[in-house]
Amino acid sequence: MPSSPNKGRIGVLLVNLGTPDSPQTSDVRRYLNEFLTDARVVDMPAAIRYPLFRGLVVPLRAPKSAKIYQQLWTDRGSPLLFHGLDLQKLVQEKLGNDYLVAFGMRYQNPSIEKALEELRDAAVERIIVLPLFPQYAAASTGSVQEKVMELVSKWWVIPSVSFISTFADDPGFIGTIVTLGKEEMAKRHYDHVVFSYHGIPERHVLKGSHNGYCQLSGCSNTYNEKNRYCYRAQCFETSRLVAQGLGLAPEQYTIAFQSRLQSRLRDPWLQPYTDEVLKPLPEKGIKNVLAFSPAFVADCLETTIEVGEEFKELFEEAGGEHWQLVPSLNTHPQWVQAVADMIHRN
Ligand SMILES: C=CC1=C(C)c2cc3[nH]c(cc4nc(cc5[nH]c(cc1n2)c(C)c5CCC(=O)O)C(CCC(=O)O)=C4C)c(C)c3C=C
Ligand SMILES: [Fe+2]
Ligand SMILES: [Fe+2]
Repeated sequence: MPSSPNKGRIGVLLVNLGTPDSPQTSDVRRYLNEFLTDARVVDMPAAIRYPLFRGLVVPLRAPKSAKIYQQLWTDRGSPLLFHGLDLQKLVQEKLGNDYLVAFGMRYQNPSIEKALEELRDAAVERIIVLPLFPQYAAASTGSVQEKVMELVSKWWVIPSVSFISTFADDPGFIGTIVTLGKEEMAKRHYDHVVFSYHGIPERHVLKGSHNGYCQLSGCSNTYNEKNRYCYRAQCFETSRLVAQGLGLAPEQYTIAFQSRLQSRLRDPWLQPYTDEVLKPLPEKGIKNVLAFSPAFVADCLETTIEVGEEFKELFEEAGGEHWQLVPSLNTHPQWVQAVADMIHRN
């Protein structure tokens, strides 16, 4: 029960992207079918999106992705899931009994629907939704917001619902990345730092641009009310703040984008691409690189495998000596505190 009998508990809904139920091809196929037919992820007309992705892209991709998920899988399952559940528990402990913290995934399980039902059953007074994506993107945060609104709009009694839509420059979020970075930098010398963010199609940035403010260059120089929700500008802002915390000069770090979905349409994604950035580094004398993945708050396929293993291999093939991924925030106590602080401020 809440401390005051007149006050209801506040519901908190933490949401991450989602992961397959198992690394079996059938489960990966089901996950990709749900993910890649979301109109906010693949913004094509439904008449093209469904047959193209269900009929062609997903059947071809699922077996390859399943092999990578098998590499990622642990005794506790998918890292994105177990770190999310651990975070839920720790944030609940930190916030205490005036709050009820639920956890859901945008795709697959545990579903947002189930998590919202838990909050409704507990008769929470209002709901604060925190999509666990530091930088707002219509394909990630926007999709979570749309799903929550769709589900809650069907309830007879709709409580107050608020969203924490971006925390790209949140001091607790930035501070935890700086702490983790400093720990790695204390172990050895690094010649350069790479910030690698999940990419999105350039088109998505331009569609979200405020009165044409975002033109894929310039807009990242300052972070202001016009580009507050521009994914690219937020990635630059996060990097700038982390670099400041680590005492890095601008020439000591590079910002790049990974994980582009190769498509026959060859639509450009945000650039530069990380795999293309890291290859020429050894030739320039940069042999030791520290890599950050600040678009993710938990270890997942895109961090552990893509940055931690695939990019490491590419870098070493190009003559690099040491490529080190800084681990994600996961359940670091400073991050748990940062999440609780964001909720309190809301
Ligand atoms: C950081 C937020 C994310 C954004 C923005 C995002 C956009 C986006 N992603 C794809 C396609 C894929 N992403 C995949 C995995 C994946 N993506 C995110 C986060 C964002 N995606 C996470 C946390 C993960 C990892 C999940 C895990 O289980 O560990 C995948 C699946 C893996 C694969 O087959 O490669 C795809 C596909 C698009 C098209 C897109 C924006 C348009
Ligand atoms: Fe993704
Ligand atoms: Fe922008």
